[in-house]
Amino acid sequence: MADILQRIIEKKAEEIKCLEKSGYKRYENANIRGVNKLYDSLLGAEKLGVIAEIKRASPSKGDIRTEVDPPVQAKEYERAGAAAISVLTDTHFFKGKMEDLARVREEVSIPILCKDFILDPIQIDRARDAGANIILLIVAALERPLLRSLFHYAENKGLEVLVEVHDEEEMKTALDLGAKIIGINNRNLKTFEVSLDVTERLAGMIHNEEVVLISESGIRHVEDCIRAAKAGAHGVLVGETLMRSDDTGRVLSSLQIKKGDGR
Ligand SMILES: O=P(O)(O)OC[C@@H](O)[C@@H](O)c1c[nH]c2ccccc12
Repeated sequence: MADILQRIIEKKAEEIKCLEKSGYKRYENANIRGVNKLYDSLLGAEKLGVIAEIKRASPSKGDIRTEVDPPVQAKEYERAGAAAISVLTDTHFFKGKMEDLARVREEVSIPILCKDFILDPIQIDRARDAGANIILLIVAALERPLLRSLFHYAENKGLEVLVEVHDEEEMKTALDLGAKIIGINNRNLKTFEVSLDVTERLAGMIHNEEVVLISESGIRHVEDCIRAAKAGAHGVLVGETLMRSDDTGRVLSSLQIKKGDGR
């Protein structure tokens, strides 16, 4: 059986064809001016930044919290000091939608990451129209020339790009590309195995102090944040732990450790 990333990409390619045919709903009011850059807020920060994710469901975990109201959840994230909000907009596998992102944009003033499987510039336009400030590009999902062209397309539109990697070769690609924000996904998309070892292993390949590093997936406790920060991460991307918590604000605050802690 094809692995999950392969299946998602195939489905996404079909969806893009429909987007092109039918056009897509535009969000006229999305205003992304005046929102600070995630990069600037994380580079020299004393504390570990948290990108807090709105994630209803996932292929590895099934339903997480399908009935969440994204603007309410996002406001709680913002109040608790999140550096940015990630909104999963894929519908088929994650039960999200672009409208979630547009609604969140109306309620918060921190940067928003459009978390999706981007394969075509039309998705970048659509994310930007809905009010995204940051897009995700997954190295494992893209041939190198396409990765490069999407990266520059987004940057030219004034968007920040989180370039996601999972192994040494992908990290090298992200560095060669000149990515300013690199996300190390601790989750193996073929086996769903999650391990912070991945962050610890790959972070050492970054020798450029101008690169902002995010450790993604499987962050549950303060100890995980300490490990990520020790490895050199400027931030963590947290979904399930925050979505399942009854005390989201407190948990989110506790994850924003001083980067020197535990060293
Ligand atoms: O729920 P978690 O384990 O905290 O993970 C969040 C985030 O890292 C994860 O949702 C993610 C990381 N990269 C992705 C790419 C696509 C979809 C989802 C993801």
